[in-house]
Amino acid sequence: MLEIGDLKFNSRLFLGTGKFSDEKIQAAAIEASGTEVLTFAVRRMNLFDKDLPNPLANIDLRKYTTFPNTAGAKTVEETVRIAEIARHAGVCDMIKVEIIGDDKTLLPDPIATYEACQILLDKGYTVCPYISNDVVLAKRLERLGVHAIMPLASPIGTGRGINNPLNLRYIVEQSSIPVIVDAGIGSPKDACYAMELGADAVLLNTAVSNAKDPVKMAEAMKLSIDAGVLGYDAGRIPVRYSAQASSPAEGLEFL
Ligand SMILES: CC(=O)[C@@H](O)[C@H](O)COP(=O)(O)O
Repeated sequence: MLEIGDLKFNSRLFLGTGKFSDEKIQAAAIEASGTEVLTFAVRRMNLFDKDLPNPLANIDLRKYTTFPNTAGAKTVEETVRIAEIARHAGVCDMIKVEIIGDDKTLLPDPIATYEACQILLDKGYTVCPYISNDVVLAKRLERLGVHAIMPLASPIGTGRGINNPLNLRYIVEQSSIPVIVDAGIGSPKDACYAMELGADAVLLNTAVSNAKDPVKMAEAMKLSIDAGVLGYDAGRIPVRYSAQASSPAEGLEFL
């Protein structure tokens, strides 16, 4: 069971809700993924005006924890304002702090992220910052009191998979709060690898929403995450330099 603040989840797949070709496919993919957590950009929602289009309109939101994110924010002030909008709309007190520091790579701004987390923690939010795979920042944020950390696999929407498995492993090993690998997952093997490295969950969007068959891909992601958790728990063999025969050599002297 995954626990973040007061929230508990059986599924370890968090799904982004953007970029689906239509609402029916979105709803079917969400169902197939088995997710319990749906993330969405507060800035893209019309949280107060029911007459304006709502990208989550086709989803039975009673079945899911909605996980607002601050995508689009570039400053601490914007981030806090977006979080307050989500809170006042009654969406959820758990917030993904996403502050882009570079428009080309969409990589997060570590300093603004740290400052925004400090403010949001003081205001009583359950705070989950999106960060690069920066081991030291992850530790500093944990010490600050955040409830989970969300290091990237690779830049958002690139589908490049886990760019720096070593850093991710260092983060996982040193972290006593949940680690949710977020962004850049391209295929089921990437999601499985994240879990084999010891991550607690994966957040992904583009790999499912832009797949040729998003519903099949959502199911594949679910299965790969389950396989990764099982593999991690089972304990993988050490990687060896030298070959080692699989069958015993004893008793083969007659050859
Ligand atoms: C939906 C969301 O929160 C994105 O910002 C997230 O980072 C997903 O990235 P991918 O689209 O690369 O999976």
